[in-house]
Amino acid sequence: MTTTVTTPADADAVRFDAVTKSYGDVRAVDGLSLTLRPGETVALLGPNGAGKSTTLDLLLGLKRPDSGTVGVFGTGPREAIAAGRVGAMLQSGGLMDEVSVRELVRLACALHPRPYRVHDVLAHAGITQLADRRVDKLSGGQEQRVRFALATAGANDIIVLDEPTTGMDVSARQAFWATMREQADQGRAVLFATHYLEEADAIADRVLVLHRGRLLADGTAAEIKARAGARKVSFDLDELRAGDGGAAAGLRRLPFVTALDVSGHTVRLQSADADATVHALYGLGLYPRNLEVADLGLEQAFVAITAAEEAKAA
Ligand SMILES: Nc1ncnc2c1ncn2[C@@H]1O[C@H](COP(=O)(O)OP(=O)(O)OP(=O)(O)O)[C@@H](O)[C@H]1O
Repeated sequence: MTTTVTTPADADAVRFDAVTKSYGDVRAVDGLSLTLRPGETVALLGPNGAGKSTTLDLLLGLKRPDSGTVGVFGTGPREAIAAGRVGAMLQSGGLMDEVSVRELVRLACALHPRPYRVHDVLAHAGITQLADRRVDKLSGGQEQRVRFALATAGANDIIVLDEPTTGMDVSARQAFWATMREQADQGRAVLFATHYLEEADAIADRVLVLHRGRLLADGTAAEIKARAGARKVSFDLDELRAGDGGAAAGLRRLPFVTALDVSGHTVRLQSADADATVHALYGLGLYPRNLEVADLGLEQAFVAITAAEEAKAA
């Protein structure tokens, strides 16, 4: 495939300035400001109803903000789409029935201002062997791959994906993300909303956490994990194996512990200050074996950050 990405070096791929969007009383997006740069792969995370889909709809010009502005390569979303700069793979919307996969991809290529060859699009999406299959006879995961092919039918500068790997098996996911990585390496911005936090952790250069329509965190996965503050600590205690009630009571008094799980003689806990917690453990005269201290995974960090925000709102 040949690619021409014509972006001034200083242009943001996407820029939201104080964007707000409400549905009746529900403020789905609340004063959101963010930028995406060319070549970046960015994950948009948030609990159900956080405003992810609305944000993507605003970016694609499918919804208009009540206030604030959305810019895509320095123009409005609709102009950017008309110029063939934006590819999208959304959750909703059925595919056309009674046509073959090849016919559908051919149509997408024909409609794109800067199309790739049908053969290449099919190959890149890993659906060459499905090309003659009717679209309404596809499995859920195959349908997702076809949606992906439609989103990459031409030389877009940004690709927007809403829950792209839902229904894909492991090998389809891996192939999908490898292709997305190629797209980003060619200078495209890739923005994807997902509930699969391990994908965000593995793939994204940057992670945006939305909550009640506001941006709660914006950074690399490592920064988001560090921001959650807490770390996880696990160890075995022989005293528990011996049925020492004092040891069990001591564990419950350890400082900075935000979650405690004891299973047999294995203890797993989360601590806001792991060093102090482990110090106190030794102070109780206990001797932990197989001690491990690790950062929270992105999933646990996400839960910690959003739970803290919920607690503030309550
Ligand atoms: N068309 C609509 N009419 C009324 N309310 C809506 C509409 N679309 C979304 N909402 C509300 O706006 C809020 C944000 O919804 P949105 O779909 O953007 O969230 P999301 O983060 O994509 O959620 P999910 O993870 O469940 O897909 C929710 O409270 C939702 O109920």
